[in-house]
Amino acid sequence: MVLIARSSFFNAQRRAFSSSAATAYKVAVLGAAGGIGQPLSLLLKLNDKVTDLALYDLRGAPGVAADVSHVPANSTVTGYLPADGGLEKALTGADVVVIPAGIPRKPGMTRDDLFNTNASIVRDLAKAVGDYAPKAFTLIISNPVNSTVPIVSEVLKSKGVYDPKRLFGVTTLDVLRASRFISQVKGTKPEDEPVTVVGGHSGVTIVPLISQSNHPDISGETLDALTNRIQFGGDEVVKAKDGAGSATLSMAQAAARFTNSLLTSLSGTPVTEPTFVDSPLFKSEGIEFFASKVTLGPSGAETIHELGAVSEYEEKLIEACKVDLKKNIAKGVAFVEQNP
Ligand SMILES: NC(=O)C1=CN([C@@H]2O[C@H](COP(=O)(O)OP(=O)(O)OC[C@H]3O[C@@H](n4cnc5c(N)ncnc54)[C@H](O)[C@@H]3O)[C@@H](O)[C@H]2O)C=CC1
Ligand SMILES: O=C([O-])CC(=O)C(=O)O
Repeated sequence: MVLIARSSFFNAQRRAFSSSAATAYKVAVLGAAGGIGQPLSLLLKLNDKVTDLALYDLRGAPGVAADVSHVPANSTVTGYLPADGGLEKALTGADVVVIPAGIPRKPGMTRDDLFNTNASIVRDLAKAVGDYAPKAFTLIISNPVNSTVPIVSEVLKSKGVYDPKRLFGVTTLDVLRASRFISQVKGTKPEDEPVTVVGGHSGVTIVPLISQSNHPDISGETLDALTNRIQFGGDEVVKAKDGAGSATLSMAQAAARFTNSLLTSLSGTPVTEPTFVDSPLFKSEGIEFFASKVTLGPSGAETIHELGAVSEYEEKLIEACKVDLKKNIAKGVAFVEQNP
């Protein structure tokens, strides 16, 4: 049971957005003026659990904040630039920090090709989180997620403030794509098609568990095509945008949904979502992080669920996933060791 029973998560999200907030939260978005950051900031403004929205970017954040602040919802929106301690101000008091800062892919690139630029961006922002918001729940969007999440973990460890329950790689877009693509195959509504997606967030590390969906009967070429589309959905958008970046609008929706799940859980109603976390599932094989269903609660990632029964087909996908994932995680850890 991944999502909110069989009811639509869109409906659940709408209900959650329109109910009066149980608690007030400050959410900081780092990279708020970017392709993801702008629509994400708008969606967070519409979430009434968010009472204080802090938007930080190297450029443009005050403009985005002024714009979003006119949306009629009772939260304060403030934009910050690096000058005058802007990052410290954005982070101080933040309950949740969402990080979409960093460059996106162009056609022909893998997510790993972003590592050289994004690793240091994420490392430096993680240092600031460690200094100014050490207890915040930190949601990493910047790619390559399989490496940037370990980077944040290493930085927070070096500052003595790492809490594995509070760090999340956002893999929600894979889950949304899986629901949408399976609904296209079956002619159903995506909100009625929960699909668990496990592993990591790039190519073959993305493993949809179709055997656990409503359609375990999907097989053969249809299963191959569906699995491939979910694993490489990001490439579809990169190609279509033709040099202008990667998924931004669907990603903003995905991040807004995960943030809302977390805030709902912090307010006392647990939500279970797949996300990439410090996980016991394959630690014995040297894989420190893995995405699986996680039940969120007041302390963050409270229960990390086993994968459950998987098909032979999925077992093979998981084996392939583990090979790449292990390397991606090691690369992030080594980066912080060599470039503290
Ligand atoms: N986890 C996921 O499922 C997905 C992740 N992504 C990743 O998200 C990242 C952002 O993508 P877009 O928003 O499309 O890129 P973008 O280039 O439109 O925006 C990135 C923003 O980050 C800002 N930035 C760069 N360095 C910064 C720093 N040190 N501090 C604060 N802000 C900084 C830039 O000024 C820019 O406004 C990329 O790495 C992309 O690959 C994209 C889609 C899905
Ligand atoms: O494909 C990319 O580079 C962006 C991304 O992570 C996605 O859309 O899943």
